[in-house]
Amino acid sequence: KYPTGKEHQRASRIPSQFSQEERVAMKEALKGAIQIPTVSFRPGEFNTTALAEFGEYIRKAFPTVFKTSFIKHEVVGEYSHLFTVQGSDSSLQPYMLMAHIDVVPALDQGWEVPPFSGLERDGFIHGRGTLDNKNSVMAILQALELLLIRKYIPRRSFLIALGHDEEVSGEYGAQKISALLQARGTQLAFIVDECGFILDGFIPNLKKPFAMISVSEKGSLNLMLQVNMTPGHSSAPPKETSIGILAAAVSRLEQNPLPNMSGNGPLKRLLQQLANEFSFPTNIVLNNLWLFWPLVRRLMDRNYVMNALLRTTTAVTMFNSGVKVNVIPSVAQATVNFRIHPSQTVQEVLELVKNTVADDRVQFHVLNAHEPLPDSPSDDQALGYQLLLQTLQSVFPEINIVAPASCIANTDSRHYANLTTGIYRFNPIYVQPQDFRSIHGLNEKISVQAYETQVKFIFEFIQNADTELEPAPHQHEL
Ligand SMILES: CCCCCCCC/C=C\CCCCCCCC(=O)N[C@@H](CCCCN)C(=O)O
Ligand SMILES: [Zn+2]
Ligand SMILES: [Zn+2]
Repeated sequence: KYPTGKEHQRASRIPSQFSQEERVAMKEALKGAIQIPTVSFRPGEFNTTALAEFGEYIRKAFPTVFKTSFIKHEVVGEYSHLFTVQGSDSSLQPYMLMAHIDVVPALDQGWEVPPFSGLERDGFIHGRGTLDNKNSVMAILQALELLLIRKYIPRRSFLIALGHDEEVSGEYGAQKISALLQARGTQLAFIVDECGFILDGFIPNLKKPFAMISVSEKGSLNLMLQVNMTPGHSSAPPKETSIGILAAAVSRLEQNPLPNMSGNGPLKRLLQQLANEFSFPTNIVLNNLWLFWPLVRRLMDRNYVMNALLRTTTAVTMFNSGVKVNVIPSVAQATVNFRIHPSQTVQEVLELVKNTVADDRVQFHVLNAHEPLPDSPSDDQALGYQLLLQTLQSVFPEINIVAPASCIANTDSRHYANLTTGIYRFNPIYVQPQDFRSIHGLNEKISVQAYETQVKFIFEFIQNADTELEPAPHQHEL
C-alpha cells in the first residue's frame, strides 16, 4: 500500500458526511443534468443548444466552484469545460479528473421512463447519461462544491476536463483541451477517466464483486470492405454478385475471430487471484491454470464481455448495396469495427484480416484507426493507481480484489497520452451485467445511493491526492 498517511493531512481532513439537505440537492442536480439532451450524433454534429444550456446549468448548480478565486474556468471548443484548481503547494505535480458531458442518442421506445426525464423511481434516477457519463461530470463538480463550502484548499493542484464530444471522437473537446495544455507545457502526475467499475456478477459462480481499473485501452480500426462487379439485369445473374462475395468475406471474418491474446496477461492473473473465491470444482481449475488454461480460455471465449477483453473484436456494423430489385448492383460495401487488443497493432490486425478474407476481389479502405494505449503503471509507486486503491479501501471496505485491466472501448483520456504516463479509467460504481448493457442501450439508471457514494469517493480522493509523494518516473513500454 502506498504510504500516503501524512500527519498534516490527517489533522485537516474533512469527513465525507453530507447533510440531508445536501443529499437531496445532489440528486436533484443530477436529475436536472440528465434532462438536458446533450446528444452527440456524428463528429462535429451535436445538440449545441443543449450543450450551451448545460454550461449555464453547471454555473447555477455549483456556484461556489465558479466563484472561488483559486479556480480558473475556461470554455474550450465552445462547449467543453476546463477547470484549473490551484493548490497551495506548487511543488506537487497536478493531476486531472475527466468526464464527458455528451451522451449517445436515445429514443423513448423501449425505455421504462423517457430517457431524458431524469425521473426518480424506486431509489433510481433514470436516463441517458446516468452511468455514461453525466454521473461523473456532476459528481466531480459536486464533490468539489461540497469541499469548497467546507473551506477546503487543496495542496496539490488539479484540473477537471469535461469534454462535449467524447461519444464521437473528442475532436472538438478533449483534443482541443489537450492541445491547450500541451501549449502551456502542462505535465500531469496522472489522469482519472471513465471505463472501469466495481463489477458484480460478471463471472459465473463468483459471488464477490471486484474493482476493475483500466490501465490501458484498446485501439480501434474502422475498415471498409468493398467489392466492385459489373452491373447487369437480374434475370440473367452471374454466379457471384458483389453482395455475395462481400457477404462471404464478412462471414469469414465472423467465423474466424482474431486470436485470443490473453497469454499471461492481467485476466489470467485476475482468475488466479479469484481462485479461492469459487467453490469446487472451479477453485481447483483456477488454482491449476498451468493445466486447465486451454479449457478456461475456451469457456471465456463464449462470454461476450470476456471475449472483448481477450482479443481484438470484430463487429460488422454497416452493410450497403443495391438500388433496385431487378438490378445486379456493381458496388457492395461493408464497414467492420475492430477493437484492437493492447498487444496487437493496427498493421498486424490489417494483415490478419486480409489473410482471413483471402479474396483479391475485396478491397480494403482504412476509414480511421488508432493504436491501443500502453499500460499505465499499477505498481506500488504508481501514485494515481495507489490513490484509487486507498480511496477504494476507505469507501468500499468490502472490496478486496482490484484488477488492472484494459478498457474495451475508447475514452477521451487517450487524447492526453502526451501529458502523462498514468491514465486510470475507473468510476466507483457497482455495475451488474444488465447495467453494463444499459450503457448506450435501454433503461440506463443509477441508484441514488450509488451516486452519493460516487460523490463521497471523489470527495475523499481529492483529499487523498494532497499527499506530498510524487509518482516515480516511468517509461511506457513500447
Ligand atoms: C472479467 C471481467 C469482465 C469484464 C467486464 C468488462 C466491463 C467493462 C467495464 C467498463 C466498460 C464501460 C464502458 C464505458 C465507456 C464507454 C466509452 C465509449 O463508449 N466510447 C466510445 C467512443 C467513441 C469514439 C468515436 N470513435 C466507443 O468506444 O465507441
Ligand atoms: Zn462514456
Ligand atoms: Zn459512451
